[in-house]
Amino acid sequence: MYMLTHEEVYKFLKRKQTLSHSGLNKEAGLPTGTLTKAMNGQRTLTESHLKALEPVLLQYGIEDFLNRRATVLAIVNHKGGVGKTTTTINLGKGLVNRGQSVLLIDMDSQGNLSQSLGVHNPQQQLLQALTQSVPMPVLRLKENYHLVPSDLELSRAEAELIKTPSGVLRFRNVLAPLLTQYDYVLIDCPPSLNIFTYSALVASTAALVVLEPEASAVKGMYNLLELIQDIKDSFNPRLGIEGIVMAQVSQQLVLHRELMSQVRNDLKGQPFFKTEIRQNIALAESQYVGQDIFDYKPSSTGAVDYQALADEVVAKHPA
Ligand SMILES: Nc1ncnc2c1ncn2[C@@H]1O[C@H](COP(=O)(O)OP(=O)(O)OP(=O)(O)O)[C@@H](O)[C@H]1O
Repeated sequence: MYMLTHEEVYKFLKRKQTLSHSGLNKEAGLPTGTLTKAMNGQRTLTESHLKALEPVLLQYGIEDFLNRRATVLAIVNHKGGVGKTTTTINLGKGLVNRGQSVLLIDMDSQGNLSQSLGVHNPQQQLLQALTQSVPMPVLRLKENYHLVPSDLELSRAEAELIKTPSGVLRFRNVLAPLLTQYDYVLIDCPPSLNIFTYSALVASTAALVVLEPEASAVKGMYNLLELIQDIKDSFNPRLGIEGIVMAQVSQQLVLHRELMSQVRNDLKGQPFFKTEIRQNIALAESQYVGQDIFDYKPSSTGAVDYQALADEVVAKHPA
């Protein structure tokens, strides 16, 4: 799992003069003097040293230092059926198409993300990482396109996460070791502002909100914006809003046009994506057969729209 190199650890510790080498040695369970010798050029850190050091150094911010921290996006809306799962799958694949490495995480006990990617009844899933402090089980769907799956079992974690105040940090902690391995992590959140959505936002760089053009869309947004502010004020001061994307938009319905301009007007000042995701039956079909839209029908408007959305996201995060 580890990605750190000897040189990176060396550079990091050289810069962070205040970190005690013997203290880090102890925390990582390394033989006495390992880090001091490595810093003095008397030895090279082995693979097992680097593996043991990674979780320790992540706590001290090595991923920020190396600037190899994934952009973590929580795909959110308090409502079901708006297009969160569809967005997670196809935005993710659109990012892969642009050379980015992507991890998708199924944070919804409906397990729709996993099923829509052909993963049913996963033995190893997010649940164990949240409840037993084991590493997140990562499935390789394709090159640079990976998944942490879930199913109904995930709901068993809820009681445990709300039991203690630190429960909301559990997900962030198990995600931390993976942050150096991906460009983007996309978290498919449940249709509710519950402990899972909360935990996802605590661990995220930003929320990506999926909105349908409907009269109640704005009302729900105020609750979500309040929650985001709450989390910014407490656990995650860096949390931002990546953008709001309008989804399942009908080109023909005049009502949709009117509702969209009303939503944009009511939420003036919020960052809307230029791209709108049009209604496209191929998107529903592709999910049904367990494929992303680019594999299923690359010429569809669904593929065009999700690639445009991915391009907007990439443009926001220049390498
Ligand atoms: N742009 C679109 N055009 C046509 N169908 C779509 C579009 N986006 C999503 N759908 C379909 O609408 C249904 C709901 O979408 P999706 O599962 O992505 O919503 P969701 O917000 O994740 O729902 P939940 O919160 O319940 O998991 C699915 O059958 C999906 O295939």
